[in-house]
Amino acid sequence: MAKDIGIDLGTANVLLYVVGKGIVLNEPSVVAIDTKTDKVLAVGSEAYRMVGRTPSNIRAIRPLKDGVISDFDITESMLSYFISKLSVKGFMSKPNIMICAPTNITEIERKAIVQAAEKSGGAKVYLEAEPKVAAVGAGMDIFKPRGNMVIDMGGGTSDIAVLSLGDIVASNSVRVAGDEMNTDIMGYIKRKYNLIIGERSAENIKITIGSAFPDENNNETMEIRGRDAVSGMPKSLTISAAEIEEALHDTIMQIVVAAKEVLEITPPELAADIIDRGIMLTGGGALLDGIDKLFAKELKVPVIISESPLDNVAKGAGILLEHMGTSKK
Ligand SMILES: Nc1ncnc2c1ncn2[C@@H]1O[C@H](COP(=O)(O)OP(=O)(O)OP(=O)(O)O)[C@@H](O)[C@H]1O
Repeated sequence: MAKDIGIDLGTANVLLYVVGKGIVLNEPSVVAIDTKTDKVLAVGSEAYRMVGRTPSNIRAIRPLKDGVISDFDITESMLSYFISKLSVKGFMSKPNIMICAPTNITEIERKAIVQAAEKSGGAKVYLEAEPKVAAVGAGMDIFKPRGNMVIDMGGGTSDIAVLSLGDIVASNSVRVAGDEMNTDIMGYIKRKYNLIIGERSAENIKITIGSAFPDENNNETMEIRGRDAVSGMPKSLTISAAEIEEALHDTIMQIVVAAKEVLEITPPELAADIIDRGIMLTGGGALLDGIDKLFAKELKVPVIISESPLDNVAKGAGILLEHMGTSKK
């Protein structure tokens, strides 16, 4: 029997979910290229280890950076490489594949992604909207005539959607999410301390002491290292959670404003359901300390963090494929 595959083609991570097995692959969306020959040298985790550490002839590229496909050919080879790792061609029969790609890709890009998955051994290939699939993966029953609201904060984009009867009723998407937060941290530390840090260090700071909600009792600090912008020498210093909260504030408020705009255009019956059931936070951004408190305070609606925010899109794609399989029988 073919084992259908759900794919989260994310700007930060690619996840593959095999129906009946669960998540079988989870790697960063990074490709290392030899700039002289344009040859792909490494994909995924191996390429990620090279970010910020490459000699001049090697470039570690994030082909889906900022929620758009900035390099389509590389995206295609990355997708094919990951699918080929599952040895799909050796399956007894071809699997169906459901892919979730960034929301704002063009029709040509959509077709090319489907073709790449077909070439890699997919039977039927479906492309689905990310917030819908994330909601399913987070355990929401979106098929009832009831309002469900989800905020999916990924690497490049934050998608906000209200769903009912299996479809999106109101939505919004902003190109600010985890990547932008990393940029904020780099900018803040450079401005305040003249210290230049890399993207990976900024991400590590965000994950370790990052916070979205001011908390007087949070005395967490962290030692960070980088290069002094004036002397050019390596330097280390200690930074606090309160400083990171300050650095991230404006970016997070952009997501809050986008969510307010969705609530403003949500039909009243569905809005009432959302007050009862709460808003589901998903995507890596849902793991940021205090983000639920901030949304609850600003939107005046209960907020729930999904159980495994990083896995929901891939898992949701798998669940939808499973349901399609059942309804065919
Ligand atoms: N504990 C954490 N705290 C804050 N942010 C985190 C945490 N863990 C992961 N992230 C961030 O989550 C982001 C990745 O989330 P996710 O894998 O959901 O994105 P994606 O699906 O690849 O992107 P997109 O939805 O934009 O296509 C990264 O920016 C990462 O830094």
